[in-house]
Amino acid sequence: MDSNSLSELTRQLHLSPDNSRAQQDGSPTPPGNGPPRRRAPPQFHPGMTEEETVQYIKAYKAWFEEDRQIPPEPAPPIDPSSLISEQVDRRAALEEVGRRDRAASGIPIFTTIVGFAKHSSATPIEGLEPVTFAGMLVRHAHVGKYLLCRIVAPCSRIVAIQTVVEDIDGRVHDLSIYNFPATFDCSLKHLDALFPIGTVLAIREPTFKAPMQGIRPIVRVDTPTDLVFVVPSSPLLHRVTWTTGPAVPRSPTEPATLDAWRQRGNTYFSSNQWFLAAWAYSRGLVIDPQAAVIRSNRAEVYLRLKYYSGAAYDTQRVLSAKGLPDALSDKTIFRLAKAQYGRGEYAEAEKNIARWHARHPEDLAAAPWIARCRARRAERHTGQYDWASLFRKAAKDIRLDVADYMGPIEVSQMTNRGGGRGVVAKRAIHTGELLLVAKPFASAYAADLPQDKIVITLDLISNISKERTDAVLMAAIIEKLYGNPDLRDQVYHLYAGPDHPSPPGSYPPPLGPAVAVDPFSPSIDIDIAQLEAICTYNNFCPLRLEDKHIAQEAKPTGLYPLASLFNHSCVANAIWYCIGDVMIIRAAEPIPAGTEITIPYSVEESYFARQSVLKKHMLEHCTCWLCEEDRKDGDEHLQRRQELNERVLSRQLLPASLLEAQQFEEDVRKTFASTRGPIRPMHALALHIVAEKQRTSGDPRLLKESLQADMDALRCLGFDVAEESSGSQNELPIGTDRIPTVTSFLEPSGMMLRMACTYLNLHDQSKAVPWLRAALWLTDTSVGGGKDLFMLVHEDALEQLGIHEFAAQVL
Ligand SMILES: C[S@@+](CC[C@H](N)C(=O)[O-])C[C@H]1O[C@@H](n2cnc3c(N)ncnc32)[C@H](O)[C@@H]1O
Repeated sequence: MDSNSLSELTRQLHLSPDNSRAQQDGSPTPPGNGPPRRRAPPQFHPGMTEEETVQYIKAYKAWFEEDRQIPPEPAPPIDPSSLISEQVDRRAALEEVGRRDRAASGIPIFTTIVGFAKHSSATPIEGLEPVTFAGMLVRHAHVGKYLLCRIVAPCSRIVAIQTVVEDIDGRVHDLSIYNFPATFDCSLKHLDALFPIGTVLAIREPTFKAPMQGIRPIVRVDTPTDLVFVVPSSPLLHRVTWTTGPAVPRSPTEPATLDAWRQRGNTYFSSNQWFLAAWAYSRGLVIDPQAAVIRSNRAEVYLRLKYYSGAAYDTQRVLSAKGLPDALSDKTIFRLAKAQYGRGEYAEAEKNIARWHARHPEDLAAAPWIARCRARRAERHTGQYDWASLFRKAAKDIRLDVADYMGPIEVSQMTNRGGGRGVVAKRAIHTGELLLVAKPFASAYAADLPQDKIVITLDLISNISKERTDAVLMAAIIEKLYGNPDLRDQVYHLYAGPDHPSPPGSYPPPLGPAVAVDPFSPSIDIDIAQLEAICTYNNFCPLRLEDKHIAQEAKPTGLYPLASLFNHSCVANAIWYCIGDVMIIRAAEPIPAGTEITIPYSVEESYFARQSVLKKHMLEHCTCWLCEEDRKDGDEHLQRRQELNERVLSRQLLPASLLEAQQFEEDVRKTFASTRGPIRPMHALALHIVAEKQRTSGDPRLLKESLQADMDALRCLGFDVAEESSGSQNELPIGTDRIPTVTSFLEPSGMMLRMACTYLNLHDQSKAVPWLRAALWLTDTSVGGGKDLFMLVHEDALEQLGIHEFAAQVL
């Protein structure tokens, strides 16, 4: 769902073809030797326009379908030494790029494609039969089988992690691993530590893919949970003999004792390499699962990785052991409390902190944690937050520490909606009432993007190029699920479109007990194809209230599960916005009990621009009355309106004269049938542009006309504006039964501030104050926080207009 894009001038990535190298998919591109056996896929170029991208995706889908018709076939034999030496060269090339001056060589651009059918395994390894390369077919997912293999070359990474594996017969093939936790933006050294040469892997139900280019097939692992790391003691290795010998040449020697793994873990810990530390501690725990110190240490690392489920499980297991030394027990209790806090179990967390405090009464560490637990419990219970303080904090750190709050709403079944569910009012709700406060399941902002590459994601479900942050979000969701397997249903019970099973009728699923997290053998099955679809249908673009400078090249993306249960309407009865990463939904009008509550997924002024956002969420045809009215205006008028809207977005009107602005307004007005109702968002925009031009003249007659134009603009947005001022400074010049939702509240409240300023310029304070109060009412009803937050949200505008002090005094 997208926020208003009045201020957004372009969605295009700023990519310079001169300083970029575009590569497809990160797959190896070996020189083909032999006649091409199939048509090469169409090539994507990063500079493609939106329309060209749509055409490209169409062509790619056609190619994909054609390719799928080629029957599965055995893989050609590959010379191991040449495959390994090519991988060594690829790795060396990456190291070389790492050494070169990034500015001189340019940031490489890669394309990855999501949204196509792919297999993920849901069968435990114990239920699968072994297979070797000789028994595998290219273009085939080997359901019911697992491939035992070991790494024989160093790893490289572009989008996927790339290496070469051999099976027990000594046959080799390329291996691509996508979406592995903690590797999205990691160093090559990190990969060496995770996937050293000699690592034995069991790949559940592997897919042998034909390559994008060349003839060498690739074992492609899309789902990291399909990978099982086989430790030397594993029963999977019983009676297994490797044809090429027991050890792979150049494989590093691994620690052999619990203590050596603990020390290795501690070394990673002290250099903040949390995932590697967890890895090393886990290897120690394979040797002795009862080792309490190493398990408690792993819990600390899991806390830092936000693997709260793993941390809670480990600490509970440590604490259940008899005869634990006091120091270890105390440390572990505190860790358990932090894990419970991370899981939102604030009461339990507080109890454990108090338990710890009773044993360390002199220690000051407990008090702030107890205060945090209490604050979160109060927020969850009352829905009372200090919005102004959160706004200030969010300007420094996007990710806020608050509890979720669910107001008087519930999820209900709705057969007329995709996914079959929606949100309804449990009781009568009043305008401005808080309905939901939600932290994201995961989110990604421009600052989270990798610095060393640009990844463009093409989505075959929505037929668009996704935001750059989408790939980061996907990695963050997978990582969170990996460390918190008990949260699976929160994500997998979201709507994933018609190609996946229908979600259950109720939501949210209950929080289950903490689950063990074993990095070698994940206790969760992640279905990547379904997750990609869930992201397409449910992701939000959580633009922040406090962010005045939206990064044009990378809009944020977030998954807000409960907020995703709200269906869309362009004329919704609720509104949403974000402070930091926290999403807040409020009622925009009185909502009777049992009524469906909708939010706008897009608040674009033009019909076509709105539809283009809705298409991203697979809502091809909005049936709200605003869209119906728009459609009645006819395609020709809608097209003209879109062109006029683009003139605004591309700032062509900034230098226009008043006459030109008036002509623009007339052109916009003509695109609306005279018979249609007063709500015309695009006309509001045009009228406001005229008002602004009149205002800059300084001529008192034009200043008065600007006030009329802005009042008309507000009416076009759905405000009930009084014809005549009552003369009382306390009475608002607008109706207050509802907030129009066809635009963000920021635009109309900005207009009201400008009107107040105009009245002051006309020396009519008695009319300026009511408009300031109207802006305050609108802001407070939309986002809460009273005058404090109002002054913060509009600080820049108030300063710019020179009325900051006046507003501070009279409000
Ligand atoms: C984010 S989900 C909304 C929740 C969903 N109804 C569910 O059951 O999980 C978005 C999907 O809901 C459906 N949807 C949302 N608004 C709708 C509307 N106004 N009319 C029909 N379907 C709608 C569409 O299928 C859309 O792809």
